[in-house]
Amino acid sequence: MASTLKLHGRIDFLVNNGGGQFSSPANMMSAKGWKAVIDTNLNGTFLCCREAYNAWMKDHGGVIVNIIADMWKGFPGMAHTGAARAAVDNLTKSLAIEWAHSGVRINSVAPGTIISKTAMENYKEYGPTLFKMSVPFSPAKRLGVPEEISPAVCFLLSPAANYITGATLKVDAGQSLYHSIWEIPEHDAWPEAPEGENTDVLREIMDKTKSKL
Ligand SMILES: CCCCC/C=C/C(=O)SCCNC(=O)CCNC(=O)[C@H](O)C(C)(C)COP(=O)(O)OP(=O)(O)OC[C@H]1O[C@@H](n2cnc3c(N)ncnc32)[C@H](O)[C@@H]1OP(=O)(O)O
Ligand SMILES: NC(=O)C1=CN([C@@H]2O[C@H](COP(=O)(O)OP(=O)(O)OC[C@H]3O[C@@H](n4cnc5c(N)ncnc54)[C@H](OP(=O)(O)O)[C@@H]3O)[C@@H](O)[C@H]2O)C=CC1
Repeated sequence: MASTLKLHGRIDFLVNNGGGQFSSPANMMSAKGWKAVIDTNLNGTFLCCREAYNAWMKDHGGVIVNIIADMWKGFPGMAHTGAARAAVDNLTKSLAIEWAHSGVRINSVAPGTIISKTAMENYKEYGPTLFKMSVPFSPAKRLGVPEEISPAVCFLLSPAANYITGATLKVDAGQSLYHSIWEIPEHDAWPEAPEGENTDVLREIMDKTKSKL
């Protein structure tokens, strides 16, 4: 913040875009890996917001946009980033209220699955498969590109959004409303429903379905 102020003399905008994660089932994540993702996505965002505010925006106003993710149905396979991005969604709301009196607006953008060379490279040899696998889960039946996210960010930074703060704009072609990419294997581990006539009906329809299969 100090070097930006020295160079430009002001900080009108902050976009917390740097971030990411690795893919792993939650039970296989080390404490260090969990912490690295929380540090990058949640703690990094908080510290950048705090520094921009204290160094400039507190006395002069400004606009902040936080980039989060489609974690609205949880984020199985990337639980660390889901937790961090949901926390940033909530942080955005707290700061919108705390800093309103300084003329600071702060909003989030939640992208769907967005393809770029650099994003794909993070997942090494699995990148192309991982991103291709996501296509059927987009109502658009294609992935987005960064050029479809940046206009939303520019809008929120601009005077056209002067009356918007504490909001999260989903830019995901409806992906968050559609079904999850995570497959739950067939299992019979769930606790039995309590005995009674409704459970009898449940067993009956399940038996009928089975016999038709
Ligand atoms: C198609 C599905 C898309 C889903 C939608 C989301 C897409 C995107 O977000 S695209 C953006 C793509 N960009 C990234 O994901 C950036 C990836 N990199 C990072 O965010 C960071 O490098 C980091 C948070 C993963 C790690 O940060 P850093 O502080 O630099 O920490 P280290 O590299 O030293 O790692 C610390 C620790 O973390 C564990 N770990 C790191 N990478 C992996 C991995 N690939 N697999 C398993 N575990 C990993 C590990 O425990 C590391 O410690 P050491 O074991 O001592 O190395
Ligand atoms: N692509 C997608 O499908 C989605 C992306 N997002 C999020 O959007 C943002 C931009 O991602 P995208 O452009 O797709 O991917 P990129 O991998 O191209 O960009 C990620 C950026 O984050 C920076 N970064 C990663 N870890 C750290 C760290 N520990 N400290 C500082 N900077 C870091 C990287 O820096 P460097 O180049 O130096 O490594 C890179 O510039 C990220 O927060 C991402 O998680 C959210 C939802 C979906």
